[in-house]
Amino acid sequence: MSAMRVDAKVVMLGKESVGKTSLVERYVHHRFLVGPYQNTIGAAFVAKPIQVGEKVITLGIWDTAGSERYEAMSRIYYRGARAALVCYDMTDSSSFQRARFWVKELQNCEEHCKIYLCGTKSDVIEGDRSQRQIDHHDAQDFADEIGALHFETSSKTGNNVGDCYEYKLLNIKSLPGFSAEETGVDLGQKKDSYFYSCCHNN
Ligand SMILES: Nc1nc2c(ncn2[C@@H]2O[C@H](COP(=O)(O)OP(=O)(O)OP(=O)(O)O)[C@@H](O)[C@H]2O)c(=O)[nH]1
Repeated sequence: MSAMRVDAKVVMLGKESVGKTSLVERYVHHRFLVGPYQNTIGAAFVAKPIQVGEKVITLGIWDTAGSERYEAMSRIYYRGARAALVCYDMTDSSSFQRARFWVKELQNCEEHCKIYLCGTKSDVIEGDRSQRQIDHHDAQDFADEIGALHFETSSKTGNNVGDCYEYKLLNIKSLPGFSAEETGVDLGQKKDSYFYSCCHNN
């Protein structure tokens, strides 16, 4: 059996229960799982083939466990990642501190990894504004400071977890097997999608 080729490695990082697995579920399987929360143990891997023009590339998404117990393990998974989606729960201020931790870690250890800052559970805030614990502007200022794009998402509603125009969003300049003509980035209306947040590489 031949090994699967992964063209772009993407890693999910963030405190436990911020919603990393739910983002992957929404993006890859178009669903939101209800029921008791099950924490990720170690890490989970999912491959997502996507069409780019006439070619198909494979995204390899590593969904790490947020529990600090697995911190050392998570370091293994961001090695060589092309992009990191650093998640925080907009209704949990401590998760933002944890996001800062991961950003510092990536800046120190994985300088070529593009960082995207992702606020989760926007549907909860839309239902009740008092639930917001992280001010949008504070998070945006932090994203600006570290040169990251910032997204507010909901895996429950699919808000900003876009996947329909992904081929237009992917900047594949440095992926193997693609010519310069195939690398045009047309962000269109979808520049705030989760996919873009994972894969856009300036
Ligand atoms: N309302 C709402 N709940 C969410 C959303 N995303 C995740 N959740 C809930 O938050 C809990 C944790 O979600 P997970 O996706 O398992 O979180 P995780 O970051 O993968 O957690 P670990 O595996 O422990 O690192 C679950 O009960 C989810 O149903 C969202 O967008 N909206």
